Amino acid sequence: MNALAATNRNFRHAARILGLDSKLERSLLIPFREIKVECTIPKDDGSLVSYVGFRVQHDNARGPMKGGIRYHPEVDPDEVNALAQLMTWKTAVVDIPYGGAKGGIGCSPRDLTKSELERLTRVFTQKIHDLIGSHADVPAPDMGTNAQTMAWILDEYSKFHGHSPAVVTGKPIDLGGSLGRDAATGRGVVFATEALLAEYGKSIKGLTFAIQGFGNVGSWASRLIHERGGKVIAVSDITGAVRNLNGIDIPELLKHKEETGSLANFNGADHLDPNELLIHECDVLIPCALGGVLNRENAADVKAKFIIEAANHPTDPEADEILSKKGVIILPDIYANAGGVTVSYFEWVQNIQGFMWDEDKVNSELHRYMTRAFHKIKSMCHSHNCNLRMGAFTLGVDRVARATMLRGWEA
Ligand SMILES: NC(=O)C1=CN([C@@H]2O[C@H](COP(=O)(O)OP(=O)(O)OC[C@H]3O[C@@H](n4cnc5c(N)ncnc54)[C@H](O)[C@@H]3O)[C@@H](O)[C@H]2O)C=CC1
Ligand SMILES: O=C(O)CCC(=O)C(=O)O
Repeated sequence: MNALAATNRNFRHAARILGLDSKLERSLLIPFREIKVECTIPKDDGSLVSYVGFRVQHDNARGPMKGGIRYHPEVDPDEVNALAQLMTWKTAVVDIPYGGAKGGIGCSPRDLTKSELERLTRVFTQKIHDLIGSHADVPAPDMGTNAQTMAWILDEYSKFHGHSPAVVTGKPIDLGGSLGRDAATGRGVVFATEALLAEYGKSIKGLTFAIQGFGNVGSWASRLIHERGGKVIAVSDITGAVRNLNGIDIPELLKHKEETGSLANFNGADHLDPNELLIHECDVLIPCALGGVLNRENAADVKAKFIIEAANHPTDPEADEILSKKGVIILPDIYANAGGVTVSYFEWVQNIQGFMWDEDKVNSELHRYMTRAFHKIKSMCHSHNCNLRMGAFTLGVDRVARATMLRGWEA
């Protein structure tokens, strides 16, 4: 099932549980604005190449729209639409004053040079600059983008609107970025995992973890789990997968990745077929890469007892059903990976206040927001007798629905 159909299905299920009026349901589902732009740039060799860029602004009832920008060959309008909608529910789940948006360019960032990526980012910004803004829509990094990408957007946007640090988050610290934002999504994943495991009388120490994706989210989650005594026994990325049943030395793997750009030929682990990672024996599986990786083809073979959705939409609804029947506990994306946007909110607040927080404050506030949201989700699960995904969806949708009705937008 494609990402948009799956996201709509989860939303409709939550709307049914909440008994939402059908007109309100329809208005919450339809995106506020969908932007599609052509981005043509000269390559370093002088030839011209064209890409298509998207920004979907899903909802702004609770505040400015917020969400990352993804550079990936599989970016398409339906996927960006789904990801924008997920941002609306996610910001509401952690109760930060934002709506939801997402953007992307269908390109392969690994095949572009730094100067080509810079030109592409600047052209994309030129095309959308009058539709984003610190109180309208605030982009951030996602797959294939990073703090440098945000610096280019900030610089290009500022040419039109004057210096505007709060127009993007996930910026470099030197340009007004927040301490702790780089690690925030992975750290939030770990706080969320701790909250969930505590419900089962467990902790990270001594449990085994398999982690798909070793970029921003996967590498920080791995590092923090390793620091807490968790055994990361399998890791994969686009270059391959590695396994060590005694636990991978994550600081060494990070060093190896930094030096070689790849997980291959790492001395401290064996090679693993990347497809095996998702069905490997482990206590906790953490997908930190693409959407739809858990589907009807592999769900029945998953052996993990807990799945923490650090990626957006890693579990197809068909897989959701199969996994639930097997008793696997799934912590849903709109909560599990919300640490990134939560610290993006702290960054935006710091930019607007013109006052920088220290990292301990960022991390302790992140812990407070993640723990508070977990308990709210649990209470929705109890009230509506539903699983964690529907607990999170009903929490998010209910908050957005209430803001929409208070504004008088539902009629
Ligand atoms: N960066 C952030 O703050 C947030 C990211 N997310 C989600 O987390 C996921 C990862 O994002 P980032 O870490 O930021 O991206 P990234 O671009 O830093 O890293 C992506 C990782 O996935 C790996 N990957 C790509 N295709 C793969 C495949 N077929 N098999 C295994 N690994 C593969 C890449 O090699 C890389 O290690 C995405 O779903 C993103 O939407 C969610 C919330 C916030
Ligand atoms: O930090 C942000 O604003 C957005 C992060 C994001 O794209 C996500 O949570 O999926």
